[in-house]
Amino acid sequence: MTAHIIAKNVGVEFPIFNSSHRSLKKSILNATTGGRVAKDSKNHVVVRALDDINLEFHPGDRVGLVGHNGSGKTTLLRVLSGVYAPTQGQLSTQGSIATLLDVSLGMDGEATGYENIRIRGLLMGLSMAQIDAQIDEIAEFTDLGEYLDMPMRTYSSGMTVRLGFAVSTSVHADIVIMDEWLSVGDADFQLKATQRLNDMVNRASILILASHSMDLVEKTCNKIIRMEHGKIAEIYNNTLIAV
Ligand SMILES: Nc1ncnc2c1ncn2[C@@H]1O[C@H](COP(=O)(O)OP(=O)(O)OP(=O)(O)O)[C@@H](O)[C@H]1O
Repeated sequence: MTAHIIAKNVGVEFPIFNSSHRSLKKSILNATTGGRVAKDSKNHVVVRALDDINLEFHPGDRVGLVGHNGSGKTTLLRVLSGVYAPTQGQLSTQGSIATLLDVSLGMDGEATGYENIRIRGLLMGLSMAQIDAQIDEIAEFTDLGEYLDMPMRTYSSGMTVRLGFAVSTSVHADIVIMDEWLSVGDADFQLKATQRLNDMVNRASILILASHSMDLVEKTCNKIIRMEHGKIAEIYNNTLIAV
């Protein structure tokens, strides 16, 4: 089965329950960034974070999402990874998806490092048997040693991210979805983290990366999508990289 993502007329609206009509008018006049503020069929105020998105991703696609603050990049990543359901249109995805939006999501401060490897591994879609097979390698990669037997609340923020990163990048997925290129830890760790992330991305058949760095997107992606006010303003092939 080959991986794909196909979106047809996909939209996402967030209802805003405490916005007055007066502030709505003001938002429409002032909104130079962000999704469109509008009213839905029941006259409720909504932010239209994504509007009429049509796209197809297939194996080999390395997609860079660019656009101003509030243009809809994160919302699109969340829809593509299944965190949000579209409020309009249809989305079809095939293949396993690894979402690297928040590598520590779901981990528990009271649980030990080893327990958190299991918790995060399960959240990333690994089976218990897969976690057991990889746990030593993941533990070694973190360099956290004896700390892995201690509750995670005793870790520094960098140590927590090391742990989350090590588990999240141990998954083999057909589709990798990232909000900015992950860069974690101190200088030494960053070197090996970059290598591990590159390996994961190279193994994936589709990469979707949102970034504010045009330089990074041009180096990494063969297709670039520019978002504007929740819509696709432009899709083009990056001629710096062979498509
Ligand atoms: N939970 C939410 N409730 C209401 N509006 C939201 C919510 N999340 C996002 N939005 C709105 O949706 C629009 C798109 O936001 P999104 O976070 O997708 O933009 P972005 O391109 O990722 O921005 P940035 O570059 O600043 O991260 C914005 O107008 C934002 O205000």
